[in-house]
Amino acid sequence: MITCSAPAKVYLFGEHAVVYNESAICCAVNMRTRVNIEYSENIVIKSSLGTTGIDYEIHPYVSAVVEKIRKKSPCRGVSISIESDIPVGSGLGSSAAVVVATICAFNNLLKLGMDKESIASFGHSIEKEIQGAASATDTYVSTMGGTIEVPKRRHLKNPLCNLIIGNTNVFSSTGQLVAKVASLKSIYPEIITPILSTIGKTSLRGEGLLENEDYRALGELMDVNQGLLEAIGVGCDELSRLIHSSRAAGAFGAKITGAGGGGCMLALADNENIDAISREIKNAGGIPIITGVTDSGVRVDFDNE
Ligand SMILES: Nc1ncnc2c1ncn2[C@@H]1O[C@H](COP(=O)(O)OP(=O)(O)O)[C@@H](O)[C@H]1O
Ligand SMILES: C[C@@](O)(CCOP(=O)(O)O)CC(=O)O
Ligand SMILES: [Mg+2]
Repeated sequence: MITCSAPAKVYLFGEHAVVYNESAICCAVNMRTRVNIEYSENIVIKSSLGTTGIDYEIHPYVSAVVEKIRKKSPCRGVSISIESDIPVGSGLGSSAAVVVATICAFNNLLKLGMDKESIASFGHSIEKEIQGAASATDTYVSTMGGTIEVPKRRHLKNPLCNLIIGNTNVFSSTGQLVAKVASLKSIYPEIITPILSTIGKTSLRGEGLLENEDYRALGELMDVNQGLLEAIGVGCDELSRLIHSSRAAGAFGAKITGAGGGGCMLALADNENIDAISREIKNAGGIPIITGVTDSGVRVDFDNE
């Protein structure tokens, strides 16, 4: 059996805009999806979502990886079982983590010789196929770990302050949210395109602030980015409640992370404010998760093949 794992991610800046090639800053964080793989008679995919064969309803991402790999390198059946600490459909990149960890598992089982760049780019092709339109960000960051600016794929300094996630527990589908932004952009291109470009500028300014460890200014620009995400229609009441409570409890800044429409928000904070922010996220109906950046991207955890 082989076990590979890959991390979740949060966006400091730039989700949605990055689908249109604007800049984003994204960090891999300490929650992982583990994929176990071994040879078997048939294709079996087992996760908290169910046990299936190739099944594009229940396991679209994993099914697409299996089919694409088997087209390139025909092999007998495999049994894949997935365990994950990443909440599904919450903006933390569970889809990218499961895709990247599954590709890494096949890479080692079938000795495909893919390097990390190839795993990331294969992962991106799967996200595009299933999500509709997708940036390379989630799969690249889950593969490489650390803090990365996309589209240039430059590694940046990790934020040294605290990252507090608030999960609304409202499921949201990234594909649907990306399609909603695309539709708004096609109806009002002269309004939506500059908003996306301004989101990209918050990310470009954010880079220098991250380098200088100016978390107060970084938070201020995250708040600006949040306003622009609201403007493109990916906010919701539950997220707003958690964001405003976090700011009131002393966060440097707070915004949606990932696709929005539910899922998670992210607050930046120093040590003194963590407890108050976590408490206020809970009082506002959310689930707080205190996390940190991991430099460990996709990796092999176990291999006895
Ligand atoms: N642990 C998992 N096991 C199987 N499929 C998963 C797992 N985690 C995520 N997925 C797939 O990814 C989809 C969610 O992806 P997406 O809508 O992009 O949300 P996000 O990536 O923000 O969690 C799920 O509906 C499922 O198809
Ligand atoms: C909205 C988007 O920028 C990020 C989506 O992240 P998630 O799947 O919600 O974790 C889409 C993308 O970059 O492909
Ligand atoms: Mg996703």
